[in-house]
Amino acid sequence: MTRRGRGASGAKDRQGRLLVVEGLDGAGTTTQARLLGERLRAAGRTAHVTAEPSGGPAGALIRQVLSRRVTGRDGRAFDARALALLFAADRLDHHADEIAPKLSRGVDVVSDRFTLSSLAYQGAALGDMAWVAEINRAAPSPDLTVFLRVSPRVALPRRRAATLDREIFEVDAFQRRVAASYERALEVRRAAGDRIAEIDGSRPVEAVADAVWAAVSSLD
Ligand SMILES: Nc1ncnc2c1ncn2[C@@H]1O[C@H](COP(=O)(O)OP(=O)(O)O)[C@@H](O)[C@H]1O
Ligand SMILES: Cc1cn([C@H]2C[C@H](O)[C@@H](COP(=O)(O)OP(=O)(O)O)O2)c(=O)[nH]c1=O
Repeated sequence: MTRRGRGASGAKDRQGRLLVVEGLDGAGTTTQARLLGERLRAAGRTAHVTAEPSGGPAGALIRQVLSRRVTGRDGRAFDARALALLFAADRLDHHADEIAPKLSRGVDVVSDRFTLSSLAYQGAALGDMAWVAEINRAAPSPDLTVFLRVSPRVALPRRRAATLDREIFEVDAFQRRVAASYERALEVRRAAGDRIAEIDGSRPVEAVADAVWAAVSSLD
């Protein structure tokens, strides 16, 4: 029987860390989230890699909207504010149901996207980042956000090379608006006290992974 708050070794059980990877479509967030999980495990940490939209029920509905399998009535676009609320709902469910239980057991959680994505994408779609911040106010702040800075000119061809189906946000003009929106969102979250590392995502995969690892290692 271990004393509350201490593991069998007597060492203080440490809370896992929420580490978020952010960037435009094609910035390499999925790749870098996966590689960060591998490096954490190689360094002896337990790590869980996840993503938003999550694999939960709200995330499933979001993916249907993104791929146009679900639209508004008469095939019109799904309401953008309703979609913002779905992302916020998915985030709360994702955190409560998947992330928080792992953090409390000392597992590091790497999430491919989190609140910053909503500020950037829905902020660009709605032109109302303050409202998007408000509906996401209950979501926790990550221990570290890694923002992969890649220009749309570089990111979009990568995304095109990787997938055939065009999701609703994968439009060059919108991605350029999201890139500008991310810059404002970074300022908003930094002002709120978030720890954010900006990394040049245009370099080769392993060089980016090294820079991500250096940012995470600076937390220790
Ligand atoms: N640093 C990089 N340099 C070149 N290609 C990359 C790099 N990072 C990812 N890719 C490639 O770009 C495509 C999109 O990568 P992915 O990680 O899925 O991006 P995202 O999740 O940000 O859309 C994939 O084919 C991936 O192999
Ligand atoms: C998490 C999140 C993602 N998105 C967008 C970013 C992407 O264009 C899209 C899906 O995310 P993405 O990372 O591309 O998932 P997948 O690789 O499985 O397609 O949703 C938002 O608009 N708001 C959010 O809060």
